[in-house]
Amino acid sequence: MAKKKPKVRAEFRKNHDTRARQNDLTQRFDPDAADDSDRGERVTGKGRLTRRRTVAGAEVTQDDSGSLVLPEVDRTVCRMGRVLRVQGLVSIVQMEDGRLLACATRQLLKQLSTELRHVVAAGDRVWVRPEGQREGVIERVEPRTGVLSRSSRGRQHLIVVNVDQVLIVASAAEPRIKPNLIDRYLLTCEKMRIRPIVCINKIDLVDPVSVMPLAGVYSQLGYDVLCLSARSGQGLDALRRLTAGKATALSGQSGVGKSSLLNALDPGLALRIQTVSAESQKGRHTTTTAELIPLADGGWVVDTPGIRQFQLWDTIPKELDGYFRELRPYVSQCRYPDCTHTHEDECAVKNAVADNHIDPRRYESFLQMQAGDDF
Ligand SMILES: Nc1nc2c(ncn2[C@@H]2O[C@H](COP(=O)(O)OP(=O)(O)OP(=O)(O)O)[C@@H](O)[C@H]2O)c(=O)[nH]1
Ligand SMILES: [Zn+2]
Repeated sequence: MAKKKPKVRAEFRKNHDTRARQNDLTQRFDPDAADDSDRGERVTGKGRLTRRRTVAGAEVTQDDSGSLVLPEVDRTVCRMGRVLRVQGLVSIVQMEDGRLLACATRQLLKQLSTELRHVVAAGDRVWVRPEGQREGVIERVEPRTGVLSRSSRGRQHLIVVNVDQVLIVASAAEPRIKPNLIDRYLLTCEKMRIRPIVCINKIDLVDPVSVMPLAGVYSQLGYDVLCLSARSGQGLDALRRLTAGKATALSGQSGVGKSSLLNALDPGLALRIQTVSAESQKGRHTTTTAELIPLADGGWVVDTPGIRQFQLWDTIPKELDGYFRELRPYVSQCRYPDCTHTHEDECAVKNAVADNHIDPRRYESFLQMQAGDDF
């Protein structure tokens, strides 16, 4: 009997949380609450909250990621492409046949941009009406997933969209492996809802058995873990398979071998990326968004200083326990709804640690993050 009580509470909390989330979404897209003058109609379709509105005589839809979906594209003329970078009003789009087109944005989309930033962002999948061999017009932007953004002064700034995965690169030695830092990157991926892949590089410098306990904890949580060596080539085939055809962002502290891994994956890639960032620093690119670099085997890499160190972007201590996969099922069973899982009685998280259901090191890592400790 005694065990049943928390379960009921857990169920209640779950429903409550779902409702709270729904309310939150509704509020964000409540047309009456919108600060612009549009009379948008809120519609729900395919499980997404969207808003229809009429702009410049045409009906457009805005989905819950903020992307705009225009009706009807003439598919006999228009072709799909991927925005590699945005330079002011021009977007460089890689078409499906590999051509690069410098594209303007359809007037209608531009009109919307005055009220919504980032009508087109690096990584967008777009429909382009080609104009000659080297230019075109973006007619439509497909709905976005995998959005890497930061908020500053209450506004969301898109860095790159449609990122499929993030490589969290650590090194087994030189510099030594820092599990708590990996946790911070993982947490940001959880928050951004982007698939993380833990890459432990420089495996040639240690006995591979020594990293197994840590790798085991992460794989048990359902994360992909690769043991790699940019030097010996170990694990690179697996990495190549995972990156082919995907948009992959790179993260990890300095010196762990990110550039070396990129070069091992695709010779000259690190240099191409360096050239790009040097150019953007010179101000040739008028925006600060990232750039997609095409891979030889298909797919793209996104590598910007901002993303390389993106741990704990915009995260508040109160929400941390929701991003630790193994803590999540216990959180709702704590006695106090606002339990910090530190000093409280009847804390289901602490009990789970004591019973070895949660790895003590991960729990410590959670506590450090919650306390805002540097390490
Ligand atoms: N033994 C060994 N050394 C490696 C390996 N990968 C990279 N290194 C070395 O580690 C050092 C740092 O590698 P980089 O590729 O520059 O590291 P990074 O992560 O790109 O570093 P930042 O550009 O500072 O962020 C270089 O001296 C590489 O030669 C590896 O798998 N094994
Ligand atoms: Zn607790």
